[in-house]
Amino acid sequence: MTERSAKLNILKFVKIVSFSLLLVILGFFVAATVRTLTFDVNAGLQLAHWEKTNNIASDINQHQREELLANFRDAIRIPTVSTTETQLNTTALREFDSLLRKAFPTVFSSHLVQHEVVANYSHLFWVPGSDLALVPYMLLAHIDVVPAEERDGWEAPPFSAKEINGFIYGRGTIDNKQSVMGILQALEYLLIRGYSPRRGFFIGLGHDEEVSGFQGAMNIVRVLKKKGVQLAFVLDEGLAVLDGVISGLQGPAALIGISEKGLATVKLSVSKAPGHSSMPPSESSIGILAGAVKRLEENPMPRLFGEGPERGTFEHLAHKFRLPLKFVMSNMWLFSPLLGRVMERRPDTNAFVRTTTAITMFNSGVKVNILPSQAEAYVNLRIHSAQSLQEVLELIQSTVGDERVKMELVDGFDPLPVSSYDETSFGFQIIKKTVLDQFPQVTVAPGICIGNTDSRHYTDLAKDIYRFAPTWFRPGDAQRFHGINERISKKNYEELVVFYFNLIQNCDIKDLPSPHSAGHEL
Ligand SMILES: CCCCCCCC/C=C\CCCCCCCC(=O)N[C@@H](CC(N)=O)C(=O)O
Ligand SMILES: [Zn+2]
Ligand SMILES: [Zn+2]
Repeated sequence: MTERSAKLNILKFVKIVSFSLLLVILGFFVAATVRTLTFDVNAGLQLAHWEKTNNIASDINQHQREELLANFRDAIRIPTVSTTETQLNTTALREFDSLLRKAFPTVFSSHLVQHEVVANYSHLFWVPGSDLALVPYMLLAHIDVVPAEERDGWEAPPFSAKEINGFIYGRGTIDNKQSVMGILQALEYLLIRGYSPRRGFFIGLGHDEEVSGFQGAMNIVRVLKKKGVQLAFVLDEGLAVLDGVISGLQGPAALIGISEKGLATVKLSVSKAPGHSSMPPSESSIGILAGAVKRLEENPMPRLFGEGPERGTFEHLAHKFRLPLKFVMSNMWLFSPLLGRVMERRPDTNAFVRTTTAITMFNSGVKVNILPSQAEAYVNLRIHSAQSLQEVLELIQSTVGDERVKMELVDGFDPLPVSSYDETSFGFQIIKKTVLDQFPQVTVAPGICIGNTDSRHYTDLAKDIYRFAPTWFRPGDAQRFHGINERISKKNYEELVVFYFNLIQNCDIKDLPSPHSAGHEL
């Protein structure tokens, strides 16, 4: 090392240390004068006295263990693939209908359950409760899956449900047949054991979620609206239990999605006169469009980390970090710009920092010696909670900055409303209790779902919509989602059945315990 570079390094080090010290001192000063720090946001109602409604034990014997797994593997083997809104595997969807009836005979024959097929392939179940004064809730999941090709690098054929080292491999194992089968398997066992709910509930299984749910979810909502149904809460797919995924967090975290990002799918196109490739213009339609797309990639949407409900996620998790991260997370109002800069470095964490911009399709040209008249690209943006669709469209327009590039909004909506997650929030607290009873080592926190779910069609029926299943994600597992080697452990699938079994019974409580009752318990 030269003397000059050694000096520069020392200078850099001194700068970083003084900057961090300054931030910490400033943080302590402002925290002490303006805000109060709390590290026990997660205790709350869990210590209170809960009315006992989970009277039926969730033990699973060896026969049931084999039976529930066989049902699940049968479900994975049916290729219920959705490719586009008009390309659904309807043969597989019909086969799936038969599988459900065979696997869950009690659900389909019980006088306690009403069932109807909606839009040909989706399913709606209604289990009325004995107490009509209690507002019903709804569990959602979807039957369809995204395409999968073994040649992309799968260790097992994607519709084989092959078992490797205790994991079942296959498309749909974590998105979302684990919930479809888990919910109905739980209901089957509850009914067999003589359960009859006090609080009524619906189960909605969509057949086209992967292509937006315009047939399944939207028609189920129509049916429910006609009946005048209002729901206490909705629980759909979405977030999961993250174990070792959030750097620095001690222990696993169950993130319950309290909102989901908005969407903008934008088509960009450039038209030019076609002609012979021997006489090219200085700029082709492809070149102009490529420039526009490059500008979008080089100019990401603004950092908004901490300006949406993701702030609550880190505040809830703060006490599970060691210092100095604990201090940083507890004071997001001060440190979120800094944290945003760190999080934007990884694609999965960047998703929480801003509206993301993904160029997903690029088409042009028909022959090597013809100048293409048309070039088009699709940009898929996931909108941060602190931005609106309109703001995002305006930013795209200004970043593209070229009138030759036409812009068309193909599909889009604002970020979804934020559901409640305080101590009086029935759905959130019931889900949280069910998670903590089953997985006491987990920290429960509100989260943002970075993808979209069928539940977004339910906003007129329920104020509170949650996106969560206790599927365990370890490092690398998030990439299996819509990727290769999608899998779930046999143990985790069984845990899902138990989770829904307990959740349904926990929902039978009339009211949440009072937030203050914890203090009076001795
Ligand atoms: C706090 C930092 C943690 C970083 C870890 C991230 C873990 C992410 C885990 C799972 C991904 C979330 C996916 C949510 C479900 C999305 C469902 C989906 O794929 N929907 C489609 C189709 C549709 N309904 O629009 C979509 O395109 O969004
Ligand atoms: Zn899904
Ligand atoms: Zn999906």
